[in-house]
Amino acid sequence: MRPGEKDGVDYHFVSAGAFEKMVAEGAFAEWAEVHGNRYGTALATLEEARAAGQDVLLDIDCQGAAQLKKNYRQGVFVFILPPDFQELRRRLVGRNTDSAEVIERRIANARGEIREAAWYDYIVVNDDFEQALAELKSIVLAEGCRSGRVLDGLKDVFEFGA
Ligand SMILES: Nc1ncnc2c1ncn2[C@@H]1O[C@H](COP(=O)(O)OP(=O)(O)OP(=O)(O)O)[C@@H](O)[C@H]1O
Ligand SMILES: Nc1nc2c(ncn2[C@@H]2O[C@H](COP(=O)(O)O)[C@@H](O)[C@H]2O)c(=O)[nH]1
Repeated sequence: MRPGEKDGVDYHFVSAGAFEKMVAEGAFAEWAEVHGNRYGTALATLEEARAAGQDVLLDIDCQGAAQLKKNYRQGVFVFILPPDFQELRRRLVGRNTDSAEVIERRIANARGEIREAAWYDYIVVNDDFEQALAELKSIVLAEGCRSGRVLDGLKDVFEFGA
């Protein structure tokens, strides 16, 4: 847990033992070790959102995204790129939450992750934040208008051809 992070707000923090038990029980839709820590998305969380008819936005690494890509065909995958490595380093240093060693590890990991960007559905370059946010919102809106999703949502109202 970083200084300032809160359990139940930033993440639901669990012990290493509890995490391993969840892995063994198949309780995660995906999980991965990222920057030396383990992270996972609980299946129950996705199921609750699905039952409530909510969209879910996951900020996860590309190992986890690859697992979801296999199992959730309706998922939409957006890779958020920094403008360049110099700016990424500047931002991580400016955040003032990680040691120099951790920052170098995160940058090295980013180099590996960026190679995976090619298989994502969309890429947003996070240079100007407002622009990047507008692009992400546009993707969410456009994906909501995909014919398959709209037809499915209106099948009790209209009769559509095959
Ligand atoms: N467009 C932006 N302009 C300026 N600063 C930004 C922008 N986007 C993010 N930042 C800042 O950069 C820092 C790192 O960003 P971010 O939270 O995306 O990293 P992270 O999630 O730790 O990275 P990773 O996903 O690789 O582990 C944060 O302090 C964030 O506020
Ligand atoms: N595969 C998953 N990756 C996750 C998950 N939650 C966060 N992350 C990724 O980890 C890093 C580090 O996050 P930070 O909050 O410590 O900076 C970042 O790349 C996240 O995208 C998850 O549940 N699964």
